[in-house]
Amino acid sequence: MSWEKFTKHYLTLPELDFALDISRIDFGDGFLAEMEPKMQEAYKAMADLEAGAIANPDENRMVGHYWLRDASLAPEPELTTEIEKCLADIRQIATKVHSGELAGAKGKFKNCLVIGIGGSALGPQFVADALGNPDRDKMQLHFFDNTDPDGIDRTLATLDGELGETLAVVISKSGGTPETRNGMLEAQAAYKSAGVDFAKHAIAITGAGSKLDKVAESEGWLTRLPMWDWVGGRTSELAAVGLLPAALQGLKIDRMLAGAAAMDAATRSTETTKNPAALLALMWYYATEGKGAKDMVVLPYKDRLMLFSKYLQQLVMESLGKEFDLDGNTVNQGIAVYGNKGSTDQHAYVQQLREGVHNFFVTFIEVLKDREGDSIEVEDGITTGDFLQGFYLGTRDALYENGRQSITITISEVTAEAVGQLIALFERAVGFYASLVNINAYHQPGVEAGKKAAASVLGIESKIISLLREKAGERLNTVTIAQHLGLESQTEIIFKLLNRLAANQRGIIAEDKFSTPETQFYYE
Ligand SMILES: O=P(O)(O)OC[C@H]1O[C@](O)(CO)[C@@H](O)[C@@H]1O
Repeated sequence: MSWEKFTKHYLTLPELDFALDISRIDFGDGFLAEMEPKMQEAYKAMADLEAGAIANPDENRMVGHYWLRDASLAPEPELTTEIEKCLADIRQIATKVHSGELAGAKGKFKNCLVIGIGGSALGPQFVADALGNPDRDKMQLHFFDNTDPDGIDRTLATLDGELGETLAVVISKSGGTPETRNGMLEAQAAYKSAGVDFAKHAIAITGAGSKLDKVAESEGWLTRLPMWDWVGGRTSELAAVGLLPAALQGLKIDRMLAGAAAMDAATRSTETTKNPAALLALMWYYATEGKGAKDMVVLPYKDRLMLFSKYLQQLVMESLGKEFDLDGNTVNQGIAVYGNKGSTDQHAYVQQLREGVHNFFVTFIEVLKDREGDSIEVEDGITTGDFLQGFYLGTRDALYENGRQSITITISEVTAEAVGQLIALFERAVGFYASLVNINAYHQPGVEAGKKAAASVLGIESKIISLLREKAGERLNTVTIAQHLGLESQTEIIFKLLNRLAANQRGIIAEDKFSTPETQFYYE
C-alpha cells in the first residue's frame, strides 16, 4: 500500500474527529466516475426522502429518522412540534426519575427493564454498552429481548427483590410483536408476585392506538411516548426508543443527537469524495459487486463497540435483504453482516479470513484513545493499547497481503457524539446503497412469513392439547395424532411440538425421554 494511494483515499472530517480510509478496497481509477450518475440519483432520492417524500412506497410511508436530530427539517410543522415535545418529555421523565420525584413502590428507581426486540432493543443495548459506566450510570439497564423463558428468568434473577425500584419500559413500534407482548406479560406476573403494581412502574413507547398503547392507557401506566409510522424500527435509536433508556441511564442524549446531526450534515454533501456515507455505500457496491457477493465483517478494536456489529446486522440486513427491486424484478439483494471485536476475533475466525474462503470484506473501526488515565507498561515502553493497535494494523496488512480488502473508520474516542455519528453514518450509507441497487430499504415484507408460520404452529399445538385431553390415557403416536387431526402434512411439526410439550411437563408424556419419531405420547 503506497502512501500516495492511502492519502488519496483517506477522508478526514476534522470537525467530527472522524476519518474514513477506503484505500484498501481496490477499486480502479474509473470506478467513482462511472458510479457518479447513480450516486447523484441517490443524493436526489435522499433529498426527496428528507423533504418528506413517500420513500417507503409499499407501506405508503415517509421515512423521517433524519428529522429526529434536527426537528426543523420535518416537512410539516406539527411533526416538528411532536419531535420536540417527545424530546422534552424524555428529558423531563429522566429528571423526575433521577431526582426521585417519580419513584417506585420501594423508592427511587435504580433499574430500568427494557422490554423490546429487534429495532426496539438492539439500539438501546448497543448504546448502553458503548457509553455506560456502571460506577457513574444513574440507572442500570436490563433487557427482555426474546420470548425465551429461561432468558427472562436470568434477567429477573438480577432484579430479584428490586422490582419496586425497577422502571419497566416496554417498546414496540407496532405494539403487537408477540415476543414483546410475552415479555410484558412475564414482567407483569413477576411484579405481581413481588407485590408491586406494574402499571405504576411502566412506560410504553409505541405507535398511537396500537395494542400496547391501549393496554398502557387502560391500565393507567405512568406514561406513553410515541413511535411514529415514519420512523422504522431499525432506525429508531434516536427516537424515544433509544433516547429514553439512554437518558434514564444518565447518558448525554443531546450530545448523541448532536453527533448524528453533524454526520447528517457531512453526509448531505453531493461531492462524493467528501461524503463518507456515499463512499461507504460505493465501497460496499464495489466489494460485493452490487449484489451481496461478499459479506461485511465489522471489527471494532474497542470492547465498547462490540454490539455495533449486532446493531448493524439488523440495520443493513433488514434494510438491504430484499427479494424484489423497486421495479418488481427478482433481485435477492442484501449484504450479510457479522463481527464482534478485535483483537479477540483474531483468536476465533480471523484464520479463515486470512486463508480460507474469500467471501468478505472487513470494516475495521479504530479508536485512538486507549482509556481514561495512564497505562502501565506490559513490555518495555509498550502498553496494552499499543498491542491492540498493533493487532489491528497487523491483521489489516496480513489480510490485504492475501487479497482481502478492508475499510477503516477512525474515531478518537467512544463518546456520545461519536456513537451518534456512527449510527447516522451507517443509516445514510444503507439508504444510498439501496438507491444504488434500486430497492426499498424501509420495509421488511420477508419477516411476515415467519410470523404467520409461527401463528399456525401455535394453532396446531392447541389442537394437539385438546385432542390428547379428549383421548386422555390413550397411547398415540405422532402419525395417529396427525391422522386424528387431519394434519398428515404437518406430521413432523406435530412430532416437534409433542416432544417439547413432553419435555416441559405440560401433561403430555413421551414414553421414551429421547423420543424417536415413532415414540408413543399420551395425556396424563
Ligand atoms: O417495534 P416492534 O413493532 O415490536 O418490532 C420489532 C422488530 O420487528 C420487526 O418488525 C421485524 O419483525 C423489526 O423490523 C422491528 O424492529
